[in-house]
Amino acid sequence: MAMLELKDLRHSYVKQPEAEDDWALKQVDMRWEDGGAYALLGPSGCGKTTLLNIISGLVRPTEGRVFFGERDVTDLPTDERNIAQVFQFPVIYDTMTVYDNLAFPLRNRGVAAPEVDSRVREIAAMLDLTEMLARRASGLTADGKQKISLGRGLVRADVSAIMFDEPLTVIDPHLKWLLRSKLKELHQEVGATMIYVTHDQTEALTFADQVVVMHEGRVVQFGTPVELFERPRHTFVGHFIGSPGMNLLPCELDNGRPQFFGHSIETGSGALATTDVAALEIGVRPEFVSFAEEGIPVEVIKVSDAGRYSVVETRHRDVIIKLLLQEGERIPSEKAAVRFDPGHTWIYADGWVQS
Ligand SMILES: Nc1ncnc2c1ncn2[C@@H]1O[C@H](COP(=O)(O)OP(=O)(O)OP(=O)(O)O)[C@@H](O)[C@H]1O
Repeated sequence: MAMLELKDLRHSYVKQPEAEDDWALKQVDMRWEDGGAYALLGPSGCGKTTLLNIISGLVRPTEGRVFFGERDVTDLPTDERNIAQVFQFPVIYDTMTVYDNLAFPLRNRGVAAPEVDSRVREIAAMLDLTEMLARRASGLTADGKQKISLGRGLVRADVSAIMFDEPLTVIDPHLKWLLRSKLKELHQEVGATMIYVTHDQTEALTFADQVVVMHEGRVVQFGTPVELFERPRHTFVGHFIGSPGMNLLPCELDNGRPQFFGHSIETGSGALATTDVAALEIGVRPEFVSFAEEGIPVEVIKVSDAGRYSVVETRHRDVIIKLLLQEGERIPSEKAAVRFDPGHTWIYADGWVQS
């Protein structure tokens, strides 16, 4: 059974939306399976929080329906949706002990004391909070408090989903990577459906099995981290995910074959269905560009050492083409030629990949 289904969702904060820009969410249709680890990824203002609030019931969508399994929950308030939420900033009771904070969501629902005790200890152990159970929450650092918030989100075994809204914002940078992998482990141990909202690609790609990439109120791709990397459906995904992002080069067609300044480019995209588009681009990630004996002539203009690999910036005419080379790979001193791996080179028409 599909755990969570969003059907024909649209949302506007404007009373009588008319223009496209009046819609904070333009069109969302999605099915999220029971027990999955999902991330909602996108820059500030793309509609992540709006979507999260529609799922949790804080916002009623202007159009469309929300289903939990077979049940239409669109008109149900938050407390009847059986969802746990962890917010950016800790939501805890300072005067209570760590133990009582973790126990609160269970006691509130009348769970028997022995079960409360075993569940609290189990979650505390997962989050390395066992030593602190008897301490008052007020004495803890911001990191410690946010761990309690995470624990409160995870403690109920009966929730339909746990939603995390940028939960690592207040966490110290050196602890962030620890908690990032911890959350992945927790998903495997707890087994609940988890939805993680973030603008940080590393957090999303570390945590999620499936990532929903949002851009200007739309879902531009819903896929595994590998799919987002290997075959971005939209130029936004290519550009936003990856470091550095995808090269996007101007493209023309000659008898249906893509050309870059007269150089014929082999791609994984099939024949173009239409040429009636405003912008035609070739997309290739820096990982799939290499120096070659023959290819597109370029000038090497910059090499940046990024640890185990180098980012090489080259130029053909006024277009920059970046390469990502492994340590030890030869970098020509000045004049060179590059080629693209055809299996990882795509054509984009008005932003969308051509299959
Ligand atoms: N309560 C509101 N009233 C009016 N407009 C809103 C409201 N909340 C969000 N918006 C607008 O809706 C759009 C989507 O915002 P939303 O907060 O969902 O995006 P986001 O991706 O979560 O961004 P952030 O990470 O900055 O919160 C933005 O243009 C925002 O200005």
